[in-house]
Amino acid sequence: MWRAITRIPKTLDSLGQGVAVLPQQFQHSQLYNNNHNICSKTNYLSLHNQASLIRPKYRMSSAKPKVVFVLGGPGAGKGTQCSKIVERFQFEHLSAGDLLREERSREGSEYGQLIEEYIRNGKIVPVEVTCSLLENAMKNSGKSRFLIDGFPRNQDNLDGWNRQMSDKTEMQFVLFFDCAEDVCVKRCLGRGQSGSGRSDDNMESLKKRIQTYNNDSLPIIKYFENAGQVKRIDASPDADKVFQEVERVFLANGFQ
Ligand SMILES: Nc1ncnc2c1ncn2[C@@H]1O[C@H](COP(=O)(O)OP(=O)(O)O)[C@@H](O)[C@H]1O
Ligand SMILES: Nc1ccn([C@H]2C[C@H](O)[C@@H](COP(=O)(O)OP(=O)(O)O)O2)c(=O)n1
Repeated sequence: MWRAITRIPKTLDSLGQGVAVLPQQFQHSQLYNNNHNICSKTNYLSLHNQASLIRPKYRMSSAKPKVVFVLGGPGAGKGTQCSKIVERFQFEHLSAGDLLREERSREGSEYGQLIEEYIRNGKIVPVEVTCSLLENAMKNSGKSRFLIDGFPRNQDNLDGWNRQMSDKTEMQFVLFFDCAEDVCVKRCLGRGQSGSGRSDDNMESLKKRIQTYNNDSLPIIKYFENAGQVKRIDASPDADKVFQEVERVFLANGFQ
């Protein structure tokens, strides 16, 4: 099966060695935003665009797909609620974390080791990897409504989406599952104990994931909030109760 990950350019090849060898331009993507002349990232974009041109059969249809970003702390219940939304409304659920874990486990993946290092350390994988996985999954789904779960999770994610996907999609709103830290921790540890098999559902990784969430993800939620695009949901009640609120938001926004 063709995978968009094959479109990740040569400039990312060296990422395969893990976090320690990340080229500087990917560790400080803010630098890129302030200086569009930094050439490796620019080369990436031009390579990426060429790759798109030679694969017309994977282009999306002319109507722009609708996208809802789903954000919240680790264990807030994003995945649980996304499953319920899929059952009730015609959405395709794309979890950035699931796509990354799948790519990590894919035989022959160049990025498996890199992804594992990032996930275990509670860090956010460079957007070139994640956004390509998301775009590929969108193209292959044949659907026109997407829940993009766990993305954009930092400034690098948001910038990458804006470069690669924002013109091709219509972002509807951000569904934000607001959940206290201690509840999130309890849920993740519970998920680990009930056999999630995730290498990051343990206290050591969780501390780092929460730090990343507070430092890197909350400012993104704040950014969308200032733009009037956030639908905040109290994620602390039981899952069915939370879904009542979620359903209300989707109905109020014209989804049937
Ligand atoms: N509202 C809820 N109340 C109690 N437990 C929940 C609730 N929502 C989810 N969970 C449980 O918490 C854990 C994390 O939920 P999950 O949906 O995987 O979170 P996320 O995708 O945000 O990391 C799972 O074990 C799930 O069954
Ligand atoms: N946009 C994203 C989403 C997830 N990841 C990585 C880093 C995250 O800690 C893990 C797990 O994310 P996932 O959304 O599956 O799980 P939690 O919300 O943390 O419970 O995946 C990423 O690097 N970039």
